[in-house]
Amino acid sequence: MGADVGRRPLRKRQYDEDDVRVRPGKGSRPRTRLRPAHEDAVEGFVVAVDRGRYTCLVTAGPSAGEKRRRARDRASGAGDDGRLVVAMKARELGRKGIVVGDRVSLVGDVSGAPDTLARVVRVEPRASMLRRSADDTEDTDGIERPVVANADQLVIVTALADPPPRPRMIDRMLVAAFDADIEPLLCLTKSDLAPPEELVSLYAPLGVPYVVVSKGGTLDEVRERLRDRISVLVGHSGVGKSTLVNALVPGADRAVSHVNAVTGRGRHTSTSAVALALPDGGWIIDTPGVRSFGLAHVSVETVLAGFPDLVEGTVECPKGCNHLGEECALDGWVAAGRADPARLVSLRRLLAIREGAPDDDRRPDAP
Ligand SMILES: Nc1nc2c(ncn2[C@@H]2O[C@H](COP(=O)(O)OP(=O)(O)OP(=O)(O)O)[C@@H](O)[C@H]2O)c(=O)[nH]1
Ligand SMILES: [Zn+2]
Repeated sequence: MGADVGRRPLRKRQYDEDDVRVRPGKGSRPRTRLRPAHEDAVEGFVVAVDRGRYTCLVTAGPSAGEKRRRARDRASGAGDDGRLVVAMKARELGRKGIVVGDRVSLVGDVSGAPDTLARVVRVEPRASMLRRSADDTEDTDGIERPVVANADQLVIVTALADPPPRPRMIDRMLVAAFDADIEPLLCLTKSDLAPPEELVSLYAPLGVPYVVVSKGGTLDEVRERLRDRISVLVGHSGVGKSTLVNALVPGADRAVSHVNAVTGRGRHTSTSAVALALPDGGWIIDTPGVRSFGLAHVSVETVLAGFPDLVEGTVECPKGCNHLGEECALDGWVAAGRADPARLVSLRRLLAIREGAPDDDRRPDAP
């Protein structure tokens, strides 16, 4: 199951190398390769971020330089992978943000012992950056907030019932995936309560892959799709995200409260993303604080890029066409049989979402 046709349906054709998109007007700082020092750094993967403290899993043992130093110091550097280290950002990183999913280099006290603090001296170039505008929160300042780095899959978790699916919310998430150049996966939960067909048919024209799960049911297919990838889970409250994460990652609750304890957070106050290692390899990143994505920063072109079958048809559009109005040439393009009308309906749905159509409409707004 899951549409395998066009497995990367919502990918931009070319990935633009702008993972450090700087707010316009603030002056952009060229990306500099950091000083070559720190040969004793160890590699880490950022699993949680809280108020300037970065919890990192040490993913690779010490570098050659560190090993030499340790050999000299007769300190054992072996077997210490997999420890959590709390770090702060080294001053040399300036204002560069560090988010969950980042791969970093750590120096200083990387023992992970209680009350120690290492320093992040380098952030590796990112393969992707999931971001949202802040316009879905209280302030409408239009600032983009990075959420997760290096994710390669956005798992949009939606219950088939209780709570009912919110297609516009799904559409928003799809556009966010799109913008971040991350593959979407629809994860339809609670299939014991309602059948998936109606919702699946809504997304069929987009070729979005999907999996159907229910509590206590098999997770083989989900596991298969998550294996060795960095997957971000999004979905609104009550859709069964925690149930799913707990089933996929034995001890997930413990892991999260451990991270919270390490960062000094309360046990149940986790509002930022936390990365959990999957037993079969890969990472699952739960985003409790992210219920939706502001999309003010996403351009028409970004959305359109996911519809190569329609792009050519826009050549005849008036300048600045938002492809939603009567003057849009795409209607003619589709009428002439150049593309599937269902694709145009899908494109317009996503474009309308971008323009701020409310996403809390609970009617399945099938075309
Ligand atoms: N019938 C049914 N109920 C489910 C299923 N999965 C989860 N639930 C129930 O749905 C409710 C919400 O599940 P959670 O896993 O807590 O949902 P969540 O998305 O983590 O919600 P938040 O914690 O609010 O973010 C719980 O009462 C679960 O027992 C399922 O497959 N079928
Ligand atoms: Zn148009």
